[in-house]
Amino acid sequence: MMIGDMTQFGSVMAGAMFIWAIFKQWFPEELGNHIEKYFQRLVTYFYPYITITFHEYQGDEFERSKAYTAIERYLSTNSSNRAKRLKANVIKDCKSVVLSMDDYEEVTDEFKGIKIWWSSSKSAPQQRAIFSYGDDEKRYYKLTSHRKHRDIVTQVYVQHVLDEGNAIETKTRQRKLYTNSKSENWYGNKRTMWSHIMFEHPSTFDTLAMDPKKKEEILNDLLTFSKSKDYYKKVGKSWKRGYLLYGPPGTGKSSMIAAMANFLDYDIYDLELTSVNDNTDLRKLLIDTSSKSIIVIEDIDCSLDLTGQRKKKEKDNKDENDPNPVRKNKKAKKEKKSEVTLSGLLNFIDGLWSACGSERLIVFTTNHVEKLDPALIRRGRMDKHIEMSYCCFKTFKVLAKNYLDVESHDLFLTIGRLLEETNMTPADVAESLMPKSAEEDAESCLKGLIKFLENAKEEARVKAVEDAVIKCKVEGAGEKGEDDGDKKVHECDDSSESESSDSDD
Ligand SMILES: Nc1ncnc2c1ncn2[C@@H]1O[C@H](COP(=O)(O)OP(=O)(O)OP(=O)(O)O)[C@@H](O)[C@H]1O
Ligand SMILES: [Mg+2]
Repeated sequence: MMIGDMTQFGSVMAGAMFIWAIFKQWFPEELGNHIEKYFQRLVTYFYPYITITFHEYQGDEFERSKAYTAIERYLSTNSSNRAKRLKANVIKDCKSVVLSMDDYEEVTDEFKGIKIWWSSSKSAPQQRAIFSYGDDEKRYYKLTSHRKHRDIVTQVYVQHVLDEGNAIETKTRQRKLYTNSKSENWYGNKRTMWSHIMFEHPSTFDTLAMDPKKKEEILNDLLTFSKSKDYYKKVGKSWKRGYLLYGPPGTGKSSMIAAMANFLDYDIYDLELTSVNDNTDLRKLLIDTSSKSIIVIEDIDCSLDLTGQRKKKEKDNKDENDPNPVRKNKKAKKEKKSEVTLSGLLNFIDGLWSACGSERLIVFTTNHVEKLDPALIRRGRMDKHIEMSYCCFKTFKVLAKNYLDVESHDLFLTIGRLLEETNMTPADVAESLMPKSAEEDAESCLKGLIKFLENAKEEARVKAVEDAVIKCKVEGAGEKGEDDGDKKVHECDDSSESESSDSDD
């Protein structure tokens, strides 16, 4: 039987019911009820189908029914190419269109050999509500199938539709990149709030260059985490995991975070600690984060005085020379105001407050892992430590494949040798590999990289010679009996640390 036939049959029955309603009043009540009962039986006999309706709004709820949304998604994906009249919903900032069945449209679906008919309808409201949901018409989806499949349809198929619909919803969800900024409310009180933009970073684990074994290990770790809801509950831990990414600038720490978010389909909260007033503010921000997210604190060593002591008064010579303007700015801000303490941060990571929300990764990045307080990075807080290091041959091969689509080449041998002899970041190698003009082919890019590596190697050699000369001079001066020259140089290097410990309190 086609869906059209069923509808026709339904209309005939509805017509008969209507006529019966008119005549019913002429019959004595008992007889009327009797006739109605047999009439229903007759209908059931000739109409061997079951129907289930799913309304857009249920009862007094103002929120759209989740089941209705899931069915809408499921039907849009599975049947929009079969339905003839479609409704277009524009999502993702006008970049994509999701089609769904228009009102009074019908489609069929098949599940384990069973045919299922879906139709979309709407009914006018009985009375106008004071608070109406957009338009007053109540939409619903109606599922129809043969009653001999009742059990499988009600117990398995409906759940299948809801699960699939939810999965599609998660996939098409537009992810967000949040950052905290200070804002002033009416009373002039400053508070920190999250603001967001759409997260569209293209970095993935395929484009991330690193040792394939290490990459595999991280992927497995992430996957296991995302599927371990019950496990975390069983062992009594909140469902979160801490990652510490460390290594020199330009080795892919931020790219790795973007790849993690893309892989797990999580939102990112980029927490700027220097904009957080104090621990209370930090807690408020944390409560405002959603599940399925990555909370990131970049350059943790620059964001907080990790000794838990007062901030340093003296200027750090190394900070002055920091080539990264973002980090330099963070350090400057930290010196101005940084009332978030180490203990506040620890409470945020694994104290009672960390349990609000679930399925969250907390990622710290740093260029100086040795500067971090051991309490901050012990397991349980930062569960996995990942070192992002200089470009080795394996890393280079991933970059060559991504940037030039080359998997092997005669020049690889030379490049491999040069990479062993120099400290080159993947960011530098990637930049050299990028064609600078339309005429440049893979080979000339590789040759350009070789030249770049040779120059770097030569520069490193010259610098080593210069350093050795300076060292010799200092040692020579020391031998001549001048007042402890070696110590002076050492003090110069760590001036900030010795001075800061003096200035504490
Ligand atoms: N491992 C890598 N794989 C692929 N691309 C990389 C890698 N490392 C660096 N890059 C490239 O270099 C650029 C800089 O990398 P990224 O910002 O991830 O470095 P970082 O480690 O976060 O540096 P910083 O410590 O300065 O924040 C990226 O845009 C990316 O294109
Ligand atoms: Mg970075």
